[in-house]
Amino acid sequence: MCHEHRSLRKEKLSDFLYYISSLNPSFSKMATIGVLALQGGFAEHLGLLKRAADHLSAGAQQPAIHLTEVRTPEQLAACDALILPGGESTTLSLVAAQSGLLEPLRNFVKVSKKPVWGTCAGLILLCEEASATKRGGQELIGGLDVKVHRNHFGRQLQSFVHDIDLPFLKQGGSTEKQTPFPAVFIRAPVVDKMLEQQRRQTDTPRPAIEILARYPSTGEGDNIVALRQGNVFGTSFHPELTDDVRIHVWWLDQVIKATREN
Ligand SMILES: NC(=O)CC[C@H](N)C(=O)O
Repeated sequence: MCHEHRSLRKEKLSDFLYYISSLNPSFSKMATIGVLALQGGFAEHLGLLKRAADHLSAGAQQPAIHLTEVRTPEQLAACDALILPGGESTTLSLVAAQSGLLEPLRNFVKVSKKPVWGTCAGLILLCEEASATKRGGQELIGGLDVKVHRNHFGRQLQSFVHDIDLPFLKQGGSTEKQTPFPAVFIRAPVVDKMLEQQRRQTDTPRPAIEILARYPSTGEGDNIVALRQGNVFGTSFHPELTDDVRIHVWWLDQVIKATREN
């Protein structure tokens, strides 16, 4: 395995490639986790995923994980799960279309139903509808039956960091002490409308939408900043720009379990 590790690293110098070899002979399936690397904060996500993998590998079960950048439909097809980073959703969508990735991404999310996580611009792309887009604006991938409001908190200058409570981190494999999460909001969107009710009347049943965090945290306003619907998870803030690995650990733990079951 060591030799294989070295030769793969040599072969893919441009890619970030990381293995944790399994010491558990009963678990041989490797989970390939991709990060869409067309624009935005993909390198930061890969860094946190690597730390999350290290964290999980220190536990009782040794996961076998391969992290890779995704720029082509072929690279996407090799993935068991995917992160869509923050950046600029119009640019991301345009480059994805030019790279022939839009339809493969829609299939990945909605047909294969593989685990995906979108942060900020990535979350926008995973919503079925977006407001504050220019006419003929970006094409979305969809998957979350919600409407998202882009740039909800204002422009770049209005970016901020705020500690928020994320009770969902208590689930899954995370054993970290539950302290508030330093959420970085940069031209961040919020989810402001559920579309599930309308869709349920016409479509096949869809998984329920779980609201995982709001900011501000009080009231029932249009301020959803973390949510999950089936295989699709989204945060409007940027965990990859912090030193806090808890959300990556939480998500990766679920991905490993889902990969094992399939
Ligand atoms: N930090 C971000 O990802 C910003 C997203 C940006 N507001 C957009 O619409 O794409």
